[in-house]
Amino acid sequence: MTISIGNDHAGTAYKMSVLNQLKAKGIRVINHGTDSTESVDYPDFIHPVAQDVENGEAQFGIIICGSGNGANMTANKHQGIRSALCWTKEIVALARQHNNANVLSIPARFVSEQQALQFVTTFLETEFEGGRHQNRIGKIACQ
Ligand SMILES: O=C(CO)[C@H](O)[C@H](O)[C@H](O)COP(=O)(O)O
Repeated sequence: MTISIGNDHAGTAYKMSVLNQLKAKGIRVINHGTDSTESVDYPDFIHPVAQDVENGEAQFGIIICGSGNGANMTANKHQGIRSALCWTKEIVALARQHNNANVLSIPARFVSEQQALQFVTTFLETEFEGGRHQNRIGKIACQ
């Protein structure tokens, strides 16, 4: 499995912990940065993650910013992306079960680092349920 990850300066600390977590699991990671806490513009680091997932370079993306909103809005501009902004473990699970989310957006300034790591585990371990949900996600894309 390959995961693509990107973040702005508000997400750097959590990203580093997520990187360590994924590498400890033997997961290949594409890190688009930023690796600094210097102020940056999140779209510059989120678009490459969405592109990796869209073109099949990565199965999933993880994006992290302060509220999670900017990163999520950016990722969802990509046709093949279903990015979910999640702030509880239950919402993460539903994003996979019902929405077949392929990108997880983490609000670093509103959840703990431990929560963020748990969200990543839940995201990667939860399967899409298909069935009635498949019909619905098929209608999400606008032409
Ligand atoms: O896009 C955002 C707001 O929804 C992200 O949370 C950014 O991390 C945030 O805007 C950065 O704010 P800062 O004051 O420039 O650190």
